[in-house]
Amino acid sequence: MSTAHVATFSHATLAFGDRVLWNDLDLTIEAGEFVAVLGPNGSGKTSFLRTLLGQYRLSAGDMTVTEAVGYIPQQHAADADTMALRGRDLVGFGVDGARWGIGLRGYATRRRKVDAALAEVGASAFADAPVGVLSGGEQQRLRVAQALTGNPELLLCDEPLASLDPASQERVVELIDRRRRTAGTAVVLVTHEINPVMPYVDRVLYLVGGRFLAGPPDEVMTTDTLSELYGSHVEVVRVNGRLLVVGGEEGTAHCSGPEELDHP
Ligand SMILES: Nc1ncnc2c1ncn2[C@@H]1O[C@H](COP(=O)(O)OP(=O)(O)OP(=O)(O)O)[C@@H](O)[C@H]1O
Repeated sequence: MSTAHVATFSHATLAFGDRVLWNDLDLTIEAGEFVAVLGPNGSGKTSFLRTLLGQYRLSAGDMTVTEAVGYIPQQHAADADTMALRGRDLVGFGVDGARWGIGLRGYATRRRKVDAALAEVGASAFADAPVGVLSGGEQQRLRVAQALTGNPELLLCDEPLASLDPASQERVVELIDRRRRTAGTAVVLVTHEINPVMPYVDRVLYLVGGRFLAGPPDEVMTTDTLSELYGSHVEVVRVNGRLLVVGGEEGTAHCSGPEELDHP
């Protein structure tokens, strides 16, 4: 693989039984590229990340991907286990991986890596507080830091903006974007919150009902293009500067804030 490519899909298909999530996908993700994976519930966004992580095998076709992958998983209630930890301990797990017994020199290196990652996301000031007392945005910054400790060439983010207020969403996207600009880390980000990420995104991979479309946001996020992809009329509208996708298979808007849905 060329060093400029961090992942390449060639005629790739992922299916579970007769449920095809995508078929004949050709996609190359370049170093430093920001790709948003969008689509309605169950369209295969998380499965796309799991394929990149090597957790799911393609049903057909090929994929090559860098070994240096960082991952910010979807936040689950089970994360309650980590709430008593200090922020720096959470980030330290990213350095440790599955290793134990790292020795004295290892501890110094670990400390340096953890401090660098905390500084990169602006979390040094609250690194010694228990995770559970921090705001959602602060916790998410720690999780970004954890994913960055391995110095990834590809950063996979599964719904990193869920449950955050707009200001925190903006801060998290900004720091992910800064990382890809300064270190050339490619980003693949799954989100239902399209508006905070659109200003930063190079390409959208839109998945719907076994079909997909990949291209620049201005080309993909249009009424005509998405209607063709959905196979039914979908309206892409701007409300107060926010992008809304209304209609589609679910007959509802998605990828949008609830306030617009209540008052279209
Ligand atoms: N290991 C698996 N075995 C069988 N089916 C699976 C497996 N993983 C995912 N699926 C199915 O594939 C489909 C896509 O799931 P996925 O979680 O990738 O969707 P998604 O787009 O991320 O959804 P959401 O937006 O709701 O998080 C779903 O119907 C899911 O049930």
